[in-house]
Amino acid sequence: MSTSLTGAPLRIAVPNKGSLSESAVEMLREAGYRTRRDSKELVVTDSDNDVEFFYLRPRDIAVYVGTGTVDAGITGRDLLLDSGSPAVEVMPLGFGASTFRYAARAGAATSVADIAGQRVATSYPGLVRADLEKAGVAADVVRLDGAVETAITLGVADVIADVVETGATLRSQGLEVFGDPILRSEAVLIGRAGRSGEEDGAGATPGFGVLHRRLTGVITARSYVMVDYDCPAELVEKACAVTPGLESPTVSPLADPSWSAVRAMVPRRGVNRVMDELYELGARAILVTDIAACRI
Ligand SMILES: Nc1ncnc2c1ncn2[C@@H]1O[C@H](COP(=O)(O)OP(=O)(O)OP(=O)(O)O)[C@@H](O)[C@H]1O
Ligand SMILES: O=P(O)(O)OC[C@H]1O[C@H](OP(=O)(O)OP(=O)(O)O)[C@H](O)[C@@H]1O
Ligand SMILES: [Mg+2]
Repeated sequence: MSTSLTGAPLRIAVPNKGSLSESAVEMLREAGYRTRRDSKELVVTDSDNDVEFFYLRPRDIAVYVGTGTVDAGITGRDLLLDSGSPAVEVMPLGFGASTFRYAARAGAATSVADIAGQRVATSYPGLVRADLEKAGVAADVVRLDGAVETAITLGVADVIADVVETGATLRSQGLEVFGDPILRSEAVLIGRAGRSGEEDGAGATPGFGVLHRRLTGVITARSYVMVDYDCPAELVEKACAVTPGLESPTVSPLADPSWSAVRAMVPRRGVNRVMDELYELGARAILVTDIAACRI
């Protein structure tokens, strides 16, 4: 079924490599879109959904969306902000989480103020300049393409500012983070400025609202499970308070009128505590199943 009856297909930019690529492609596949079969494919046409996918460098995606040549993209919040592109974050996607932080040799600095007059190596000069400016600190920003942790070892910089996930790369170079995190990042869906997000409003590219709803559906399907259980009829009200669902739980009669069946969506995290609570209340045959897909 086509999501747009008129006009050009929706153009979506996807990271072609790096930390975000695999999870972004997996999310689009779960959302029912066609994805590339091998890593050399740069453009994929999904005519069933009236969408074209462009596999681009994650750093370039905000630039393409900002100029309007592509309608939507998946990239990191840090890359979006660093680019200075007018593209806007539409929704977080729940993967690729990291912090963006200053680091130096142990004891060399404790706050951003200590960077004054020093050299800061980074692949994200836009983010770093903005943070230094906000703090009123003057320092030299040295732009490097990657592996910035080595810049201090090689004497190119006194301080670095980089993506930190586990901290293993920093530790390997004898570095420690200092100061507050500059940013908390994760993968985000981005669109052009003025994009309302959920709706295909007047002037919006057809299909954008569908993309937004589908990705929201994937996140919901991942973060909720379906819980079914049998409950003594007189306890249904108390049980429903434990599993209120999104709108309201489904309550159905059983052949034995002294029992009811209850069905509700429950956040995946904490579902075992919910099951324990239901059991203690008197519910039995408590079953938990994954949700393959949903539209909320
Ligand atoms: N452990 C991680 N290492 C690097 N980036 C991460 C990590 N976890 C999440 N990210 C996010 O991935 C994005 C950067 O992607 P990536 O590092 O793959 O791009 P790149 O540096 O341009 O490419 P490459 O590293 O392949 O040269 C950023 O949004 C960053 O926050
Ligand atoms: O805290 P960690 O779990 O160690 O992860 C963070 C490291 O991973 C990224 O490097 P990447 O592999 O993207 O290489 P790059 O520096 O060349 O971009 C990032 O730039 C850090 O160096
Ligand atoms: Mg990288």
